[in-house]
Amino acid sequence: MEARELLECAATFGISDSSQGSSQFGDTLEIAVFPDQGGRGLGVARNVEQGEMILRVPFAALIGVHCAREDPEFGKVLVDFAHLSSVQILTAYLLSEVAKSCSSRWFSYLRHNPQVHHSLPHFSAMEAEELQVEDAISMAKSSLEDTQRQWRETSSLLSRLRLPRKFTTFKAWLWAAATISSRTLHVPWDDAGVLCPIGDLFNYDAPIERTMSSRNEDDELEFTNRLTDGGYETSISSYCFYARRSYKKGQQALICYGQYTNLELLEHYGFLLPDNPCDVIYIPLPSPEEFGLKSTGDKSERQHNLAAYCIEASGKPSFSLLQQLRLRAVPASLRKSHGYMASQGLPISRESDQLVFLWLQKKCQKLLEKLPTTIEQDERALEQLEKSTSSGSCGVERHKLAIKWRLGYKTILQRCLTYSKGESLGFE
Ligand SMILES: C[S@@+](CC[C@H](N)C(=O)[O-])C[C@H]1O[C@@H](n2cnc3c(N)ncnc32)[C@H](O)[C@@H]1O
Repeated sequence: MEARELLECAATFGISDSSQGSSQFGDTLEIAVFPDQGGRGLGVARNVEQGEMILRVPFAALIGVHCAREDPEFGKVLVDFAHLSSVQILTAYLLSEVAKSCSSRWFSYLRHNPQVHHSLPHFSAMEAEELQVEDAISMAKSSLEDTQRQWRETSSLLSRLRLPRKFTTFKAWLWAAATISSRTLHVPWDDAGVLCPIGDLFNYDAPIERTMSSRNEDDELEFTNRLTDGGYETSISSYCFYARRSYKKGQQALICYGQYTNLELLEHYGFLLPDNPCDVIYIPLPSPEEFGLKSTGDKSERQHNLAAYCIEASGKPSFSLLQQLRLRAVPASLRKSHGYMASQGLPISRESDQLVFLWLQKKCQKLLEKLPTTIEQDERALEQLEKSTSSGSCGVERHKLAIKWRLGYKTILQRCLTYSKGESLGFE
């Protein structure tokens, strides 16, 4: 029934996956369930070559702020709310369309959108505590507060729209905000993006362009700009999707929504990617005292561009973190004369590199010891939850997500510890 109605929706809007260019759906893709990779998604119905266009969704099918402005009722009220952000307007518009039930143009699409989300704003304070790591707990708290603030700011618009009460509650807003956050696609004309029937059935895969450790911050922008497997094409007034690699019939076609750490995936999309190559742990840089040196007050000792100083999923320090540690582990005079070596990814001296890897080892050890449970305890807790009779309930699902996230965090620290130990032993 769900697949049939979604196919009807595709036909109504002229959504096409035809390799012959006709307006029909079912030639290249099929709606299927992939239990280990996102649940409902799009499989390929025939062998597909990398780079082939696999789906085309016409402009008329897209739900965005432009629809809210053009809607006679909504648009009339909206003129008094110019201060609201695009995301707030789109969230309110989604609620107003859902409230229209079968008289909405998008009824057959909207009624099959997931009803339950597990993104961070849905985490209760107790569920957030299970993340164990301070930064992650505070991210959960602030994403909930932000959703509450957005709802309060939009409440007058919601009441002017005279929606039935159940569509104006915080619970309804939380659902709509999570739908927008997890399903919208980027368009050049509006920050909120658009909901794209059928196109939003693609599940996520991590970027495949390059490994993180070979990345240089200078070409970060170019890197992130290429992280899309589709986009809006003005020449044919459609959102188009392309195969990121070749697929054999029956395989799931995936797209990359962007470059995200697992905490960011949890925040915006409510899932985690096992072995996410983009996962990182941010590390505050050490003071000179931590390397037994005196502070000179030099500006190079200050923290800047914090996001670049991280341990990567492989357990290795990022290029920038290693560079900064190498600069900080030597006296100011040596930093001045030989600092260029660190910028080239080279050790300044054997002794200073040994200090660097010992520092990293201790840092990881300390971070691991600060957490209330070990990797082994988390693995056991997860096993028990999998067996629990209430497995599948929202509370248990979020609990499992929290444990899986902190397990991923600890695994990266453990990998870094092992790596640093190996590197520092190499100096003995
Ligand atoms: C754009 S939708 C993709 C289609 C979605 N599975 C559906 O049934 O409508 C994004 C949501 O799908 C799920 N998802 C996407 N990729 C995933 C993956 N690799 N692993 C687990 N869940 C994934 C998450 O719930 C996410 O919020």
